[in-house]
Amino acid sequence: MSPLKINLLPSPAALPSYGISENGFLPAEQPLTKLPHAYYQSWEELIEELPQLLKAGQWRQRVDELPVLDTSHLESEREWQRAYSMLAVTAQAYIWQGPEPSERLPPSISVSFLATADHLEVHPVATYAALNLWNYRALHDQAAICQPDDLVALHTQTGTEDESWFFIISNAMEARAGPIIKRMLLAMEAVEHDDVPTIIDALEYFTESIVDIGKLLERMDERCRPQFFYHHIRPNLAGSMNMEAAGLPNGVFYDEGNGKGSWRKYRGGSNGQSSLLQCFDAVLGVKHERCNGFHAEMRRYMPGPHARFLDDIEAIANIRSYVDSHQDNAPLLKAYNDAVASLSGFRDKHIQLVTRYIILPSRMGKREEDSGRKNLATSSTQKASDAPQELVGTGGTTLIPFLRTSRDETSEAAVARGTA
Ligand code: HEM
Ligand SMILES: N[C@@H](CC(=O)c1ccccc1NC=O)C(=O)O
Repeated sequence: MSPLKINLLPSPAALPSYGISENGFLPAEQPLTKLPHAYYQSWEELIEELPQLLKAGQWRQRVDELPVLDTSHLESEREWQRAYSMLAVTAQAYIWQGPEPSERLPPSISVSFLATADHLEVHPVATYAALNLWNYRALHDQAAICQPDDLVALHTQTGTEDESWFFIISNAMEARAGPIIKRMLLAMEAVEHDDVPTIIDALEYFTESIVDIGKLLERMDERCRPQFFYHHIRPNLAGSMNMEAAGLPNGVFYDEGNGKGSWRKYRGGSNGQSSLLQCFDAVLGVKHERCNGFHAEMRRYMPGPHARFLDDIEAIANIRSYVDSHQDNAPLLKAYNDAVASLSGFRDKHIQLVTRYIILPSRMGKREEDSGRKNLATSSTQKASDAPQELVGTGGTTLIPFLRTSRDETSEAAVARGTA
């Protein structure tokens, strides 16, 4: 291994420069709950009333009455993040208030939204960063950030516990995953020194953590009803790409006033925009050849520093090739294959969620909306193979084919090398 390559390793000390904290991709400190400068008071007051105004069909009108503010009074990163997050939720509700979607975002949103997105190097749309990473608070002083009971979303469109829980489950998962990142960087350094015990240790920690993260994912059902998600949460998080049929043939016009503006098309909300799973794939050297660029595209919906981190990790990932060339080391091979298998197991749990929260409700119809929880007993036995061949989602993504590929492309690829 060349010394150049060693120098290229992002050491744990470099993590803050990638916007990564002890809490992983969540910020080191909790998101601000209010912008400190009084200049932004009108945004703060309006967003407090979001669910009620949206329900009453008055959100657009109230946003139209807002003054056009600029970003000159934003100082710390946390302020930029809060402004971006508020504007993303504001814009999303504006577009989808109904009965028809709005093809235009007014200058009172566009001007500052575009500026905050530029600053944070992320698309001006309701991304995972806007809705999850920068949109939560702890419920009390002793709160554990990886405990979803202790957290709540700052802003939701429906004002319901279902929507808050839907977001918060991901936040708890992000927090639980935080320490894995540092551990895996140390394992990558250990590869350079042939320090096998450290590599095995890190891989075992990885596996344990993914199992825990999977348990958090399974808690989605506790407070987010599948029918409610399908009919009331998911439609509000839709994007503007491939949305011709929904009434956005050209996407959305971001009106900046004075004759300025641009038509834009973005994908809808998705946890595919979380850096978490992509980071795990990258450190283990797992590739998803058949995903048609989905993961690369999602990277453009992540904050700039997080996307750069994934690029850098991918470029220098060395664990898989090390294990590959040391297949005679049975404990090492086992630790690696277990880690990859844990990711497959996680994706299997995720597919079960897709089945319960999207596929089954789409078949059931709105009529049975209130019986959402009753689906659980039977639906937990559903498999991805029960899903239709193709299902186009609110983000314009074809849902099933790439989700199905996860097992082939992780465990089988890895295990085939040495265990047979
Ligand atoms: C009710 C809950 C959930 C449903 C219905 C759901 C559904 C979906 C769907 C349909 C996709 C396909 C891509 C897209 O449409 O954007 C997707 C992708 C993805 N979801 Fe979820 N999801 C849920 C919760 C979560 C949570 C809590 C996580 C936590 C990390 C997560 C992680 C991912 C990832 C990483 C992808 C990208 C594909 C991959 O890398 O395997 N999802 N999800
Ligand atoms: N794109 C999905 C919606 C979806 O799955 C989703 C929507 C918002 C936030 C997260 C989502 N899924 C996550 O992993 C759909 O069109 O059904």
